[in-house]
Amino acid sequence: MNKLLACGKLSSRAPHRVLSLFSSFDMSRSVHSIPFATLEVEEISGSQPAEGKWTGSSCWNTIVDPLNGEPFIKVAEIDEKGIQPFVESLSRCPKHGLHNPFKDPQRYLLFGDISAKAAHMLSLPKVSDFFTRLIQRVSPKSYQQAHGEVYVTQKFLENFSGDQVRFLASSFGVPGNHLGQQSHGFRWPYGPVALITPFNFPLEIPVLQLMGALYMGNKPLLKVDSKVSIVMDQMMRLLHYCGLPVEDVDFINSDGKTMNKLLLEANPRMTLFTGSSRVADKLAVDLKGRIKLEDAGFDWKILGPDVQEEDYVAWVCDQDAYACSGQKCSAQSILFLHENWTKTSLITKIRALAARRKLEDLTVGPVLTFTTGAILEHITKLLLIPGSKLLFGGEPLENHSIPLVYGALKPTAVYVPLEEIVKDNNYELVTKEIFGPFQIITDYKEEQLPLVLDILEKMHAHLTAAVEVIGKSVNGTTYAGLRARTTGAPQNHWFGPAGDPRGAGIGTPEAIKLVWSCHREIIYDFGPLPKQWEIPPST
Ligand SMILES: NC(=O)c1ccc[n+]([C@@H]2O[C@H](COP(=O)([O-])OP(=O)(O)OC[C@H]3O[C@@H](n4cnc5c(N)ncnc54)[C@H](O)[C@@H]3O)[C@@H](O)[C@H]2O)c1
Repeated sequence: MNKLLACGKLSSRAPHRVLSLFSSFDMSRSVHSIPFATLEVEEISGSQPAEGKWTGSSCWNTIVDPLNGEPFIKVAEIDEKGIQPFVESLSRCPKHGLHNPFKDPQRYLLFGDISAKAAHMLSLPKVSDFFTRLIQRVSPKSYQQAHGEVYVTQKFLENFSGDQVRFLASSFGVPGNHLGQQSHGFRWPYGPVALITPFNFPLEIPVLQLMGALYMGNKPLLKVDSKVSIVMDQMMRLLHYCGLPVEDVDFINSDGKTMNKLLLEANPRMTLFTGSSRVADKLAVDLKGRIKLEDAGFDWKILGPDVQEEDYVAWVCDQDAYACSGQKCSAQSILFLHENWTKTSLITKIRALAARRKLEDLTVGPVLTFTTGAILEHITKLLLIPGSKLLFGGEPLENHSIPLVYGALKPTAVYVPLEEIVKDNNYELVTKEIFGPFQIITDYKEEQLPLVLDILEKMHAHLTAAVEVIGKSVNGTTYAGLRARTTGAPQNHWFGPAGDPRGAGIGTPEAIKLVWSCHREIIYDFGPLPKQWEIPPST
């Protein structure tokens, strides 16, 4: 039987490492032939809970198995009384960061090496399988979807191997006004930074943002949703195994309120928040704007007049709306069908594809932020709108043991007429993000396209979209064309909202530079002075 660690422990003997929760990294705890792992994915259960050790915290958060309600992970959480060491650790990092183009530039190469090694580890089938199954335990999704997360993370790390990290810090120079003068633009770290991530991508979001923060020379404090933080626990061990200095990252498990307090006291120079718009807006005020956001998405797809490849389009709609039980921030929340599509059997096809989804292979599964009751109540309200109707779903999943604190809903689509969506008293209800296997479907006539655009214009979250009307919309990640989709945030293109100066991005060199570094201009002005220079009249 394994005694499992959900978190490393704080060591009181090594103050400079106190806050690196994995400083107790202990190879003897390794299981299998995976050198860094400290747990067996399938053995975490009610009778053998994974246990976190967190010296200095007596506060335990028991996480229940989303599939059967058994308490299966005990996470040691820091409460408000325990935040001081984290505040002090962040304050030890200078504003100019752990490295920058003028300080310890060899660290750019170090992170290129760490990335190469970590990518290699994730490419090993047993390691990739380990993380895939671990993700499935805490954020249930199909094997393929969970594996997608591991694969994207591996590819991202490959992208930033070798010299690619130092290329992120490339500078440029512009000739000056006279001999000896030149201005240079540099990418500069913020120094102490914070990173907060949600439950739905337990590996991909934290790793991509964490590494971006580190690449640019920051010292990040990382907080992942406790429901899923066991995945990053194991990933931190992998990163340490691949050479990440333990003191470079502080990793904390806490509730949102404690983290909020910690942010106010530690005053990080920059915080990247990924999660709901409600928390994002609160933090933007609390942190006086020193924040970048990847918040909620009410993501839409417009099918234009050209009807073609019906089966393919139906399949993409099903994937976009219901894969990961609709718990991707990019999940399709509303589908606008041109009248030409309403004459086809598209909806029948989407219904049939949605009906294939089953709990056994997690192609549909628990909803972690809405209860079944709350979603059904939402559906009931929508059905009170004149002309609206249930297209399919709208019922709880059957024969399951998903605990009541979570949701269990069959993939659902509700039709709401376009003219009703635009009405002020309906708009907010219809465009509320339901983070689950749920979408609105509506249709429009050719001449109603401006109405569709009005609806898009009024939305507050502009994350992803699949669209043919690019010129009149602002979504950050927009897919256009026959094979367009709303979901699928790989490592090879920008993913993030647009139209908001606080908007962050993830994955690409541009995203990393934008989020995790600022511009610094250094103007070299060495002279020489012009011959026979004299003090001029005052100006
Ligand atoms: N834009 C993106 O890239 C993206 C990606 C994934 C999820 N999301 C969004 O995230 C939401 C789902 O996640 P959720 O419901 O878990 O979000 P959430 O906002 O409730 O929680 C996100 C994280 O913030 C923490 N938190 C909560 N309150 C806090 C506070 N006051 N101060 C500091 N931290 C706090 C939570 O513990 C968690 O770690 C959806 O709205 C989804 O669209 C967006």
